[in-house]
Amino acid sequence: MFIDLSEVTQRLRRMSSQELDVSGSYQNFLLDLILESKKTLAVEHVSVWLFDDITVPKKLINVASTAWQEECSEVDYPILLCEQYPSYFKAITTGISIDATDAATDPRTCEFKENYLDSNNISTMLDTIIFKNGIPHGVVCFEGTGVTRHWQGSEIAYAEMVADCCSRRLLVKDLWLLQKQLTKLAFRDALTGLKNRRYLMDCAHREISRHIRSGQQLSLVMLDIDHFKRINDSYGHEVGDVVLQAFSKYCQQVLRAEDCLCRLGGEEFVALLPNTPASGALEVAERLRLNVEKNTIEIDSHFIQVTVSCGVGEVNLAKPFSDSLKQVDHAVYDAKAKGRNRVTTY
Ligand SMILES: Nc1nc2c(ncn2[C@@H]2O[C@H](COP(=O)(O)OP(=O)(O)OP(=O)(O)O)[C@@H](O)[C@H]2O)c(=O)[nH]1
Repeated sequence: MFIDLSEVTQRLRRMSSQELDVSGSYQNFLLDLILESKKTLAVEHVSVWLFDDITVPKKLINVASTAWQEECSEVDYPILLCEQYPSYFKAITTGISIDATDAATDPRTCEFKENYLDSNNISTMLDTIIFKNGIPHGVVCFEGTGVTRHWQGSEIAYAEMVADCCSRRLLVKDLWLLQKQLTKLAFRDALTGLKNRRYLMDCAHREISRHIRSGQQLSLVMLDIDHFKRINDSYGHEVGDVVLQAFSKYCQQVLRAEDCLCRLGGEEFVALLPNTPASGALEVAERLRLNVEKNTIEIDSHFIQVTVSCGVGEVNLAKPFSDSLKQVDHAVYDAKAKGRNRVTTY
């Protein structure tokens, strides 16, 4: 079959320059590529397979296929094992395309004869390698039915371009996943796993707009562990860290899923309580205080009792959020001044 390489190359280049939504399954963002290549090469079926572990290429997972009528869930992706198809796996790991004119007799693909080729009437295969960092990462598999087919140089070159486009798309997906992970880390406190100050400021702005629209009240509880320095001084910083983790857990136990508990830093925390007036926030703060007080923390055979001072207030939706934060901070200061282990409002 004659392929006008300059024309199909341009089509592929245009396709791979388009903005992609890589947040979905592999099937979604590879499908346009493999459907286009199925048409161009006039084959029966095109599929994409990736090694589950690029350093130990023992298992190939079928992540996209032109034969799937609807989206295949990740748990149902078909797999191929190296132990069943050793010659095929060996051929892929060389990085050289497999142009099997007669798939049933070609030493690289004949292992599929009984289980697959005969039952699906597949006569010919062209497999091109997907690389990642220069190492084979998977394969795009083009399969033809009917008579055997001698693959032309231009067809192989085109199929290799399709595999390269897949490589690029997979790289974009990797970068997207990395970015998602970094965003998550940027908003999380590493010690307690709670959200951090940056997240609180971000979330507060969204919540303030939402509460202005809904006419509901938004409240704040600021929590500051009492005499935390003494815990560090008596038991060491590492024990102090475990106390902070246990404290976070006890606070979360008594909050609703929609409440947002953040660690501002050190032994200072804030809970943002949506759709809650000051009276409700006072009740929540008292619940938090009691739950912390009653749960003694056991670490290395030390039994450590922790108490907390809380400042409570309704967020003033008409003013900058930092003003409301300052006010609950003053309320905490009052609670400390009045003897600690108590809830104060402003
Ligand atoms: N272990 C541990 N300690 C921390 C961390 N961040 C801050 N601290 C310590 O927390 C202590 C806070 O002490 P202070 O601000 O004096 O407050 P406090 O001892 O709790 O006293 P009051 O707030 O007045 O009840 C300091 O010793 C900090 O070093 C942390 O991530 N881990």
